[in-house]
Amino acid sequence: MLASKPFRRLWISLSLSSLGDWLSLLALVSLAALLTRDQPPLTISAAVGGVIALKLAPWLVLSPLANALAGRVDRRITMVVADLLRAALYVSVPLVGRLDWLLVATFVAECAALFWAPTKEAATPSLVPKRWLGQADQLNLLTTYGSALAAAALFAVVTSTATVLAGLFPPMSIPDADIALYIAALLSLAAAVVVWTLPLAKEHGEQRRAVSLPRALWSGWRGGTVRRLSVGMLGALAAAGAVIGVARLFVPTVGAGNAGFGVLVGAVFTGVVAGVLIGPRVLRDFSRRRLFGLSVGMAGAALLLAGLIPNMVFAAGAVTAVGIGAGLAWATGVTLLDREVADHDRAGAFGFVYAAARVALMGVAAVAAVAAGLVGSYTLPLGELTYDFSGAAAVLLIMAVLTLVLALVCYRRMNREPADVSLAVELWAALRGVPVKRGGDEEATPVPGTFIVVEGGEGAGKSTQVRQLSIWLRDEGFDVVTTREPGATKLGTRLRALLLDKEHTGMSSRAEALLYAADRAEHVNSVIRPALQRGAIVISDRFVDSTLAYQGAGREMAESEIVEINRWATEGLVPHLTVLLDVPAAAGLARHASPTDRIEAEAAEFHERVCQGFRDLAEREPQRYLVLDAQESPEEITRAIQRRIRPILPDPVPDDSEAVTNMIPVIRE
Ligand SMILES: Nc1ncnc2c1ncn2[C@@H]1O[C@H](COP(=O)(O)OP(=O)(O)O)[C@@H](O)[C@H]1O
Ligand SMILES: Cc1cn([C@H]2C[C@H](O)[C@@H](COP(=O)(O)OP(=O)(O)O)O2)c(=O)[nH]c1=O
Repeated sequence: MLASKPFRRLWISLSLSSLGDWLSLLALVSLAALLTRDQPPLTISAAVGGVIALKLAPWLVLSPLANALAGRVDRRITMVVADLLRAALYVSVPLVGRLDWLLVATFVAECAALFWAPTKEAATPSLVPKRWLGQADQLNLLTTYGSALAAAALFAVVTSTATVLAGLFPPMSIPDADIALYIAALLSLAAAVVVWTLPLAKEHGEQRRAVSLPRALWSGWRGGTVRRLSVGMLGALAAAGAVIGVARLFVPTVGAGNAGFGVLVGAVFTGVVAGVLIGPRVLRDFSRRRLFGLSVGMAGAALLLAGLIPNMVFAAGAVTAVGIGAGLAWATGVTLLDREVADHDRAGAFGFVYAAARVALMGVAAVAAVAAGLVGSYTLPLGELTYDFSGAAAVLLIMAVLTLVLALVCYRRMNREPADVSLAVELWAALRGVPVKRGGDEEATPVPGTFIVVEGGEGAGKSTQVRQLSIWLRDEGFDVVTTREPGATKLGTRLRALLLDKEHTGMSSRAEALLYAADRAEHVNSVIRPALQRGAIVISDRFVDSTLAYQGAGREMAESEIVEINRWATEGLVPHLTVLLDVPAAAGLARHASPTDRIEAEAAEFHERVCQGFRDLAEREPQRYLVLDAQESPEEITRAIQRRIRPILPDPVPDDSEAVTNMIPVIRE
């Protein structure tokens, strides 16, 4: 994607701009604390909370206006002016050196960012090919958050270097936060220069309208579907927000300064990014419903430790864990949301969570800062010792308790039905990185690849869907192997001929079952396992379930025996997901021109039993099946499968990002 020169430029400009924005947030918060350092604690925390609140306020108040204007003004000029204005404001703050101007400048700079965001949003489609748009939006989102991490690191380095230099050469000393603001100004300036070189005509390319933050909040909330999930996601983010809000007030209580502030904020974001990116991959086989409550709980527990033990190094570690919990909860919540929300609610639902995430993170940060001042600091005598209890720590503790309660509620709500595996077993398996043995009857050996099976009766549309899926997945850049049963191997073609030849009508059911199993054994051994071993996605048209349905239900053979034979034949290979295309037997048969093979030629009741057999299998193990009505349109079915598959892929990329990402930059831009 970055090979496209215009998009690369837009991305570089976005990176510089976000880096400057985050750096300025850290510097402005620090300066607000410094300018009020001789005042009572409540004033300090109000100043810190004020800066954060003013970075959120424009989004709540002015974003409808910004979106309306974004379509009318020349894009390049909007972006350049916004960047230049920000640069000028950043420089002015240390020069003026007054709290009131600092607050005004914060607000105005954020307004500039607010106008910048929808313009960048609208510009992206004109700079990347349409099929890359989803990835481009993902990259933009990642950059926006990744740059928070980089900015925090930069801030810590700049402030500690400035402190050392000031110690060595006292005459040259410039307050460290001032230097950070000058650097932020330079970054914005550089962003402006890069944007200036972009071919961003006003009407050029496709138009994308951004949804304003209040509107996204309102319509998503009213839509209702998202409330249940989003409370957990937002609660975990709020825990991270509380850390950001009190971090600047917390560092003096553990003897650290601005550099420590940078470290804490950096730690939270490192955690969040790690949680979002790595968590779902490491915990791939872990039940998402359980993971959700557990990650919220992790954020809460880590917050509790951070609040209880006043030590800088310890706090940095604990706060990273808060971030990981929040990031995991976010990623898991998005996956579950994606699975549970109906298509037509999708844009609204995602718009809501992205908008609400911004409010949760920044709003809670602002409130937490002020609350820390309201609580104040105490020293508790403990016999000979004393325990210093700061307002910042108190806020972290309160937030921790709230988050833990929320985690419990989420966990309970999501896991009402008794699970087939206990939590301890699942946790232990996840820690060792092996799949869980569900129901204790599978001797599955873990494979790096992903195994997806499409099942269904005659004419259900299996080959059609397998074809569509492979096109989609290859397009997304995956190594995909499509295959089918019976007859995918050299030996298999012969077995297939034997099995389907009408000459063999009346073949004994046991011979039939064994021949299908023989075909399968060869198939697994020479096609499926090798592909899975190298990490490919294997999509098979039919697998063990076909024998269970056709020979088990259809020929009325004992299921347990068929299971046993096939476990032996496949060495316990179980698909990660089975898509069942459910079609009434008659409707499926009618799709084929005329009964061609020995099995298709069976009586209608036989096919009825087969279809029912498939349904029964799926009902017993709902977490491993996706059952779809095969009478929907093929496109509709493909979309439903894509939605379900995406979370289990090694590298998930949402396909509906166009609708969704209108709102992505809502969190930070
Ligand atoms: N969702 C659908 N609705 C209507 N017809 C379909 C659908 N999916 C596939 N078909 C048609 O049904 C026939 C059988 O589809 P196919 O994919 O070969 O099924 P299978 O592999 O399950 O036997 C084909 O002619 C195909 O075009
Ligand atoms: C894999 C498998 C297929 N079959 C039957 C179902 C099909 O009628 C036949 C051939 O499968 P298939 O080639 O999938 O036929 P179609 O695409 O026309 O549905 O084999 C079984 O009876 N048991 C099995 O285990």
